[in-house]
Amino acid sequence: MFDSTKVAVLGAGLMGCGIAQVFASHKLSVFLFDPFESARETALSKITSGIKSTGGDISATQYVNVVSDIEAAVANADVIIEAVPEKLALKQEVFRQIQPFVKSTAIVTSNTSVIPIKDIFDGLDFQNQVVGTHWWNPPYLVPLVEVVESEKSSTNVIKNMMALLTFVGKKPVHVKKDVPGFVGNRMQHALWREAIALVNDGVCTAEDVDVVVKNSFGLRLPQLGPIENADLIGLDLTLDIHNVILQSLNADKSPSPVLQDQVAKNNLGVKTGQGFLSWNEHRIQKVRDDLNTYLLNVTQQRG
Ligand SMILES: NC(=O)c1ccc[n+]([C@@H]2O[C@H](COP(=O)([O-])OP(=O)(O)OC[C@H]3O[C@@H](n4cnc5c(N)ncnc54)[C@H](O)[C@@H]3O)[C@@H](O)[C@H]2O)c1
Repeated sequence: MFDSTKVAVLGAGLMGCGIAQVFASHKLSVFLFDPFESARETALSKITSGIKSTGGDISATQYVNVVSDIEAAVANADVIIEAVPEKLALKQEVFRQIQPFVKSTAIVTSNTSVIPIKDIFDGLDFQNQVVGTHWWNPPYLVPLVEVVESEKSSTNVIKNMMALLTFVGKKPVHVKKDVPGFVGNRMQHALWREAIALVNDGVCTAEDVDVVVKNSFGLRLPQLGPIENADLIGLDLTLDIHNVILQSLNADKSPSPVLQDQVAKNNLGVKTGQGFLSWNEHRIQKVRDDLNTYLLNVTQQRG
């Protein structure tokens, strides 16, 4: 059904290359656009090493055409996936630029992490053709893609995008309201807000926040979601717990002082060698390698 689907990916960075890899690995033709030569030059080698890391067939790169002409990328595309930097004005500009070339049957998507989809497509002609598709990094290992319905998204566009993502081996979830952060990032950042608040308030060290997560509920999460877990312990107990704890959980509407302070000191984490934790090359590489190995094992076990 999708064998002849042509996909355009706009932005050949971390996510764009990974997303292109997923479609190419299922033998779908991909046009990968980036305005920067440096990004275009490295795109195929990034995709090749992504494929190698999963033990896949690198001949899939034959399905990827890296292009410098945005019209050539989108004019025949059945699906257009934007993966440019997370800046609203830039995303709006890219969609204004392609508007004259988008087929009336094409599905048009943004891979924004948190920006509401309606803000990105505001004022454009093809609003019934748009959905958010929030992929997770690395796109070729993490199964979930959140398919975000915007106010004007047509039912068919949602249905067809979900079907295409299933065809290429992804686990799509229909997000029915266009809320910032969708489902996954809302939950993730609720946890990060509390984690950083615990450090800010001196309840435990930054190191110990991660020790607690990795040695307790974090172990269960891949197997037992929070809703299943609430049902399992009983909703009466969940209610009793919430009656006590919710009033003391952090509910700040702005970033924690300790986070703002670290950024003001240029303690940005691995980028500068110091964040909440101290980083050297060996530690950075080990964390990345261990994570990729873990994700590969988990996804291969699930099949
Ligand atoms: N990095 C992640 O973990 C992650 C996860 C999920 C979603 N996202 C989202 O995906 C999007 C891309 O993130 P990324 O991490 O791949 O960024 P990135 O910086 O690695 O890549 C962005 C690419 O876009 C290109 N670009 C810049 N201007 C462009 C333009 N006008 N037209 C086309 N391409 C242009 C850049 O040259 C670069 O290659 C962002 O919206 C981000 O929030 C990122």
